Amino acid sequence: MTAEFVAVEGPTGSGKTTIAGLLAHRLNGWRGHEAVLTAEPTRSPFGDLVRASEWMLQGRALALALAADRAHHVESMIIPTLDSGKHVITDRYVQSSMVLHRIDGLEPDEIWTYNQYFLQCTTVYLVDRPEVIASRLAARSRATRLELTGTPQRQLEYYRDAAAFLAHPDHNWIQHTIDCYGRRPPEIVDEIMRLLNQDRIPGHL
Ligand SMILES: Nc1ncnc2c1ncn2[C@@H]1O[C@H](COP(=O)(O)OP(=O)(O)OP(=O)(O)O)[C@@H](O)[C@H]1O
Ligand SMILES: Cc1cn([C@H]2C[C@H](O)[C@@H](COP(=O)(O)O)O2)c(=O)[nH]c1=O
Repeated sequence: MTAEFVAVEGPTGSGKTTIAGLLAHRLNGWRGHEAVLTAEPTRSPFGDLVRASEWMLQGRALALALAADRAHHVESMIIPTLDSGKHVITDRYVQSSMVLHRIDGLEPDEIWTYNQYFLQCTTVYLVDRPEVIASRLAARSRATRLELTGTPQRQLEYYRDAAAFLAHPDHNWIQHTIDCYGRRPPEIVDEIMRLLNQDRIPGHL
């Protein structure tokens, strides 16, 4: 069994960071491989610069900056870590771009041109009721420009579109949608583990 590359995706405030952390813990040692947690934008100087510039960089400029950070992430960290036999769990990946830069005015086809060559992963989409996500965002002291632009409802809709796009036979990504409504994080991670175990049953999918 080779090491797994898993992305945790979902609207802002859906629980990605919480679930990605717990999932990395559960995957550590799974099938004999250690697990490494990462995130996008990366914690490199360039990733930090992109994150800090989100209020000012817009549309194509922001999408290209994220793609450059992702290219560096894939080449310098994700592929070497998988090659060393460790699972990689990332908090956000290509699907975040398919949603956030669409909110920022780009068409999906253009966003895909900037992302089409990146390594595929197994994607886990966290979904919840828009009002649950909205109440979490309302409890925060600060909101980013994209959070203020795209409502949870709109992010959920664009994530559904991204999942449909990547399910097309031309792309064929392994993707799972997890309904988090009313469920505690450990229960959500149990379901993700069950799905990851199924993915590798010969003949499945
Ligand atoms: N299943 C859950 N049930 C209840 N609360 C949750 C659940 N998952 C996450 N939370 C809480 O919701 C808030 C947002 O979670 P988190 O920061 O993990 O979301 P996120 O999707 O990573 O957000 P962002 O997109 O801004 O990075 C946190 O306060 C977290 O404790
Ligand atoms: C991966 C990705 C990220 N962004 C932006 C959106 C937010 O400003 C941050 C992510 O912060 P969070 O704490 O994880 O919510 O990065 C983006 O614009 N495009 C992307 O593809």
